[in-house]
Amino acid sequence: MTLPSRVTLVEVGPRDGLQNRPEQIPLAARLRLLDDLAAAGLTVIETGSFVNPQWVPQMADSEAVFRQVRRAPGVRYTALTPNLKGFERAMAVAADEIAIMTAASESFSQKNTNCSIEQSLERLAPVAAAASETGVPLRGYISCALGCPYEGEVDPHAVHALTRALFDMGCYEVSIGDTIGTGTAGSMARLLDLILSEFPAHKLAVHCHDTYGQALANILVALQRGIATVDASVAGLGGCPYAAGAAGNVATEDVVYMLHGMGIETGINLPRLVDAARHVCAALDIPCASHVANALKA
Ligand SMILES: CC(C)(COP(=O)([O-])OP(=O)([O-])OC[C@H]1O[C@@H](n2cnc3c(N)ncnc32)[C@H](O)[C@@H]1OP(=O)([O-])[O-])[C@@H](O)C(=O)NCCC(=O)NCCSC(=O)C[C@@](C)(O)CC(=O)[O-]
Repeated sequence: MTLPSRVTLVEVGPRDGLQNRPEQIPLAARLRLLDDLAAAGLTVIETGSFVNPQWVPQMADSEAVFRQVRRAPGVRYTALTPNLKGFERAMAVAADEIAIMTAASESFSQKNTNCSIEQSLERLAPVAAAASETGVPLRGYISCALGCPYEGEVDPHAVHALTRALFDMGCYEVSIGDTIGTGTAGSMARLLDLILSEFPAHKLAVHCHDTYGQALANILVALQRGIATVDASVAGLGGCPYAAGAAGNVATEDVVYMLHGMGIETGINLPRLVDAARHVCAALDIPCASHVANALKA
């Protein structure tokens, strides 16, 4: 067991966290959140997505967010782009990095992106080619890697094959997404061991939603296998518009607390991160889903 000495947190709250809100989020609140996260020491922030605005209206003004955000030095402001049109929109506002997504379940792929898994890879290939031509880093997501809201169990070999497909396309990193949070330490270990039999830990990330309260345990399993990139969402914001009942990503504060407790560096200032969580929850008038933020407040 080799634990990493340092972990990079990929903050997905401004995208994954906010995309699922029922209300349109004021631009000022999105900008304030980005400033707060950068001030807390996050260095990779998924700032928005360039998807069909009919599908996810909360992200419709991502251009304005990218144009107006005060870019902190050393921070990568990244964007989710499902197709070439999304890529072009992201490049027009100089996103520092883009992410593409596919899914390990046919039903989720249809619900989330209106196409089969195979078609999603065909649609992403020109995005990957354009990213390579432009020189913009490309990250890949695999949704439903540990369970699907429509189909239940997912075959780990299907996730492994998709991981290979995304690397073949040119992704520098693939994030393994437990979209509905049904994974356990057991299923995460089995999946990662399979993927790690072919790919090195430094090219993988985990993206754990906390619906069943298993996210920290699943992240620990990833750390024990040398994975040093973890996606998380401030205040545990979020859910998925195409996975009813799914909770948000694991709260960034909770991951940071665990990592610091294990002596693993993150470069993140926990009190400032907790402040960011409080601000965004106040702006949205929602309770904070982070255990650590709530405990520190108490
Ligand atoms: C994939 C599509 C675009 C296909 O959507 P579609 O409707 O099948 O696309 P289309 O190519 O048939 O186009 C239909 C219309 O949409 C427009 N359009 C098409 N693309 C864009 C675009 N990029 N930006 C702006 N407009 C766009 C296009 O121009 C056209 O406009 P019209 O001619 O009718 O006026 C759609 O299904 C979509 O946007 N899906 C994204 C849904 C989404 O954002 N889901 C949440 C993110 S995934 C997630 O959260 C999981 C993750 C990543 O976090 C990991 C995890 O948790 O596991």
